[in-house]
Amino acid sequence: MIQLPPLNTLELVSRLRRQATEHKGNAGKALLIGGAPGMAGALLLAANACLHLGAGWTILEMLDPASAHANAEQAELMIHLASKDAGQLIANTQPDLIAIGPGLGSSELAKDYLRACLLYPRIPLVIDADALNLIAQDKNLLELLQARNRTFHNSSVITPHPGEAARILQLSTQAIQADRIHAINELIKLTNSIVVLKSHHTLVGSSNHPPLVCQQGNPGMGTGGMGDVLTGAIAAIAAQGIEHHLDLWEATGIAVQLHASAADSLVARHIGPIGLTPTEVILEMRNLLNRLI
Ligand SMILES: NC(=O)C1=CN([C@@H]2O[C@H](COP(=O)(O)OP(=O)(O)OC[C@H]3O[C@@H](n4cnc5c(N)ncnc54)[C@H](O)[C@@H]3O)[C@@H](O)[C@H]2O)[C@@H](O)CC1
Ligand SMILES: Nc1ncnc2c1ncn2[C@@H]1O[C@H](COP(=O)(O)OP(=O)(O)O)[C@@H](O)[C@H]1O
Repeated sequence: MIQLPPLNTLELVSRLRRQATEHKGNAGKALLIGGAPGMAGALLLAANACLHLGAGWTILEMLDPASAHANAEQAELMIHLASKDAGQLIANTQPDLIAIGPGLGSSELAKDYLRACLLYPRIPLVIDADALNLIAQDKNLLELLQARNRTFHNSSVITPHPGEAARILQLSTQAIQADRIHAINELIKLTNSIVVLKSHHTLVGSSNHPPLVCQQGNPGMGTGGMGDVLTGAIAAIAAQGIEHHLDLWEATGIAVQLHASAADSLVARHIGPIGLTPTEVILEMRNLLNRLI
């Protein structure tokens, strides 16, 4: 058991309560980027989480041309084909928040989008999965992340699992897991970001907030796509948080705890641990959130 204070953010959820006159503009415009060929599902999972957790608009820049079309099962999603001139496309969208990484891959187009996100000023930026692998491989991208966080403090959150954390810190996954508190502190120092170091007992910390441990969660969450769902959840809560007075740190904590608590609540009803799906967790997160507001 990691000896750290527990993450205890669910009481903040009531700030998401909606006034009678609120509209989608109050709930934020989230732009999600990723979904290279073979991994479109990762971006769709993040997008479905973002939609079901309440973002006002969920817009996708999908890198896979074969998947960049309206989704009949989830027609609410606005799905664009990611094409050249990433910076201009992002500027045209005018997002309130960007999340990049689920299924992003490592193509030149993926790198262009990541660079454009890191250069896009001010708004909350969630960086996950392959976007983290690209930063681990390219010093220039890491420097852009550091510079962004120096200029716009607490504006970026990174969500590595232990394998991604190992790549960023150039250590083995075993070394990360052997001393997770040291690992999260090194990630905070290196990237200047809010850091979510995932796995059993996820840690959340930043240069302003000593790490806290999420005491919820279970091994049923070890299914491909579970982290993509967390990225979409952070995006949704942070996008609503802009008008509802939650900063990115608070929104991140809520999403981490909601995600793990939803998985626990499903397992308590025998929907898992075996066979628990990220899609079921999305719907249970929505239940929990609406019960808590
Ligand atoms: N439906 C889809 O299209 C999916 C696409 N995905 C995408 O696939 C790409 C590769 O990501 P992956 O994470 O699958 O592969 P990675 O190669 O990045 O990471 C997997 C490795 O990380 C380590 N690791 C991860 N969690 C760990 C833990 N809790 N404890 C110890 N070690 C741990 C293990 O060594 C594991 O083999 C990403 O872009 C991701 O978004 C995945 O999210 C799965 C679903
Ligand atoms: N044994 C476990 N206990 C608690 N949480 C877990 C456990 N295994 C995985 N998780 C959680 O599941 C999610 C997996 O994320 P990730 O590995 O990024 O998935 P993917 O890349 O497939 O989307 C993380 O939030 C992690 O904390």
